[in-house]
Amino acid sequence: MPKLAIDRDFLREFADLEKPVQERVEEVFAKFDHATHTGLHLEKIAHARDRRFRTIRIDRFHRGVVLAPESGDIYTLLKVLPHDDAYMWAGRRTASVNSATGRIEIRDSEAIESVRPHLEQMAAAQQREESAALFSGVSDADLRRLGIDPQTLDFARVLTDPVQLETAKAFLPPTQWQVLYGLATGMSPEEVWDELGAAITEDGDGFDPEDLDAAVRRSPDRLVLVEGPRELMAVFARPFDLWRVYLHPMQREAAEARHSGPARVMGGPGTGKTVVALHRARALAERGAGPVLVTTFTSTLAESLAAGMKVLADTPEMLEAVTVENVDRLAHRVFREVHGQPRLLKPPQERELWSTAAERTGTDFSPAFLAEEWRQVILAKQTDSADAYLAAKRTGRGRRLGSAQKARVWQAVCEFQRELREGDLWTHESVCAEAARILAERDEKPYRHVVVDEAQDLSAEKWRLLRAAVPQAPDDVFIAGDTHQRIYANRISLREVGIDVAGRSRRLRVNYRTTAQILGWSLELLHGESIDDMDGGLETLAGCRSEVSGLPPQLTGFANRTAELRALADTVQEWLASDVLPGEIGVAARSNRLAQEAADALVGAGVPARMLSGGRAEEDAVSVGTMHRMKGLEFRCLAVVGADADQIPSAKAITPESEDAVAHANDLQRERCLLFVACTRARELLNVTWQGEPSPFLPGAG
Ligand SMILES: Nc1ncnc2c1ncn2[C@@H]1O[C@H](COP(=O)(O)OP(=O)(O)OP(=O)(O)O)[C@@H](O)[C@H]1O
Repeated sequence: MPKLAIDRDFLREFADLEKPVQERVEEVFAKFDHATHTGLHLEKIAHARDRRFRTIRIDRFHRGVVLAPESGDIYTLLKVLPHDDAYMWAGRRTASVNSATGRIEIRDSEAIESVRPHLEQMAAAQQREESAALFSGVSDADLRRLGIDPQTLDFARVLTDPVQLETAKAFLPPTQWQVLYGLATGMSPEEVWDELGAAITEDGDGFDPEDLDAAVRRSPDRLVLVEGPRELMAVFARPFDLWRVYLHPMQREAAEARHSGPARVMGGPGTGKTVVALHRARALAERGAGPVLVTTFTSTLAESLAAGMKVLADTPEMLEAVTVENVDRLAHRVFREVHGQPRLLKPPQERELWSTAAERTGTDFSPAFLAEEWRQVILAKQTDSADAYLAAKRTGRGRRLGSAQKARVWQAVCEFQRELREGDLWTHESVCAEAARILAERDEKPYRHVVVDEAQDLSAEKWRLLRAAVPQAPDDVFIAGDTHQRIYANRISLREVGIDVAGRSRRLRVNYRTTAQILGWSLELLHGESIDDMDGGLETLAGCRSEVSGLPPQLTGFANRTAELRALADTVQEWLASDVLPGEIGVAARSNRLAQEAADALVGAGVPARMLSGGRAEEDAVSVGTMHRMKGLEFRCLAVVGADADQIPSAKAITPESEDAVAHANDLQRERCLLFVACTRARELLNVTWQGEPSPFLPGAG
C-alpha cells in the first residue's frame, strides 16, 4: 500500500495557499492510502533531470510535485504550485541520499550547473592574483567523508569567497551546504563531523543511494510519514505547528528512548526541550504502562504545557492518560486528601513569626536570613534534629556559622515550627514536604511516569514529591531543563533528592526559536559564568546555535525614562506597520512597576497593549510583563526596557556581599540569567533600551 510523506517546507507553504486549493490538496491526498500509484495519476515530466519527480493534478491551475520511488512505496509531497511553476520547479531538481547521514536531499541541479562556469572564471582570475580557493585546506577525502557528493564537491572547489557560498544556500543540498559552511567558518573536519553527529544514524557507508524509501524513513526532521487520512488531516490542520511532526533526530531520540531509570534532556534556550517533554509524555502514554504526569513549576507554564499536550495527544484516551499540572497543585491535592484544606501563612505573617521566634530565642539573625536557612537547608535537606543540622552541608549559603550560632538558629527554627504546628499553619513548602511524606509511605503510586519541564527552578521538596509520586522503575522520571535559565533561588542536586540520571542525559543544540544574531549576543550575557548542572558538574552552552540568520539586537541608551518609553512606542509602531501582529510583540521589564509604565506609554501612544497576568499572550494586544512572566513565552519582536544599571541587577534581589558573599554571587548570577531568559524569548527582532548608565551585564552597550 502506498504511503505518503510530507515535506516540512511544503507544510509551511500550505498555510499560504488559498482555502479552496488547500481543500483540494486535502481531498487529493486523503485518497492516497487506498489508491495505487497508477490510480493517483502521477504524471511524468518531460525532460526532467530526475525521472522520479512527478506531478499530480490538484485543480485546473495547480499541480502537486511528488517524489515517487522507483521501487518501494513511499511518495513524498514536496510542493503545490501553479501549473507551469510546478513543472519548472520539478524539472530542474534532483533527489539523492546523503552518504554520511543516509537522509534524503533535494537540490536545484540546474542552478548549480548554470552558476558553476561563472564561478570557475572568477576562480581562474583570482588564482592569477594568488588568492586561495575557499576549501584549499580541506582534502577531497575529508569532504567525501562528510557527505559531500561529486557534484557538490566539484562546485565547492571553484568557490573563492564565503559570499558565494551564502548565495549557494538556495540551491545546494541543505546538509552538504551546512558542512561546507562549517568548514568555511573555520571548523575542522572533525568538528563538523561532531556537528553532524546527531544526524548520523548508522555507521557511514552502506546507504543505498537509490533507496529513497529508506532515506525518507531516516529523515524525520524533514519528512513526516503519515499513517492514513486521519493523521494527514491532523497534519494539514496545524501547518504552523511543525514541532508536532518534524523532530530533530536528537529530539526524537530523547523523546522515544527507553531507560532503566530517570533520564533528562538539557540544552540552551529554544532548543525544543519543552517539545521533547511533550513528545516524551505522548510516547509514554502510548506505551500504556500507566498514567503520566507532566509537570512544571508554575501554573502558567503548566497551562501552556496542557495546550501543547492537547495539540499532540490526538485521542481522548491519550489525553486521559496524561495529567498536566504544576507541582504545587499536585502537592495541595495530595495534602487535602489527608488533612483537608491547609491554613496557609501569608508572607507578612511569616515574617512576623520569624521575628517572634528570633526574639524569643534571643538570636540576632534577621527574619529573612532565618527564613532562607529554613527553606534552603532545613527543609531542603530534611533536617529534623539539632545534630543533623550541625552536620548539614549548607550548599549555596555563604555566611559561615559556628556551632554556637547554628545552635541558636536551630532554636529559632524549632520555635517557628512549634508555632506552625500549634496554629496548624502551613507554607507552600511545608505542604509540599508533607505531601512528599504522604506519597513516600504509599505503596500505590498515583503515576507510573513523571515528565518535568523547567526543572532548574524546582526546590528540593518539590523533587521529593515527584520522586515519591512514581515507583522506582524504568522510565520513571524524565527531566527537561536548562540551568542557565534558573530564575529562582533553588539549587539542588538531583542525586540528593533520589534521582540519578548518570549516563542518561542528552543535550540539544539547535535553537529553533531565535536568530543566530540574537542567540549569539544573548549567550555573551552569560559568558564566563560557571553554572551547575544539578548533578555535581558544570553545565555548558557550547555548540548551542541557530541556523536562521537575522538582524543583530538593537541596543540604545536614553537620557531619561520618558525618552526611552517614547522611543519604545515608536519602535512598536514601526513593527506593527511592517505587518507584525500585536500578539507577536512582547515588552519585558525587570520590575512590575516599569512594565506598567511601559504598558501605559504604549496605550497612551494608541498601541493596544496589555499587562501579562495569567501569562498567556493575547492576539490583539502587545504583551507587557516582568522578565519572570516572560518565561515559557516567545515573541516575533521583543523589547526589553529599563536595562539600566539601576534596574539590572535589581538591588532588592541581591544579598549584600558583606552579609553573605556566596549568596551575593548567586543572586548576581540569577539576575544575569533572568535577563538571558528575557532576551531569548525573541524570535526575529530584539530591542534593548535603558536610561542613564546601561546594566553592567549588557554586552556591547555604553
Ligand atoms: N523540531 C522542531 N521543528 C520546528 N520547530 C521546533 C522544533 N523544536 C522546537 N521547535 C520550536 O522552537 C521553539 C522553542 O521550543 P521549546 O519551547 O520546546 O524550546 P525550549 O528548549 O523548551 O526553550 P526554553 O528553554 O527557551 O524555554 C518553539 O517555537 C517550538 O515550537
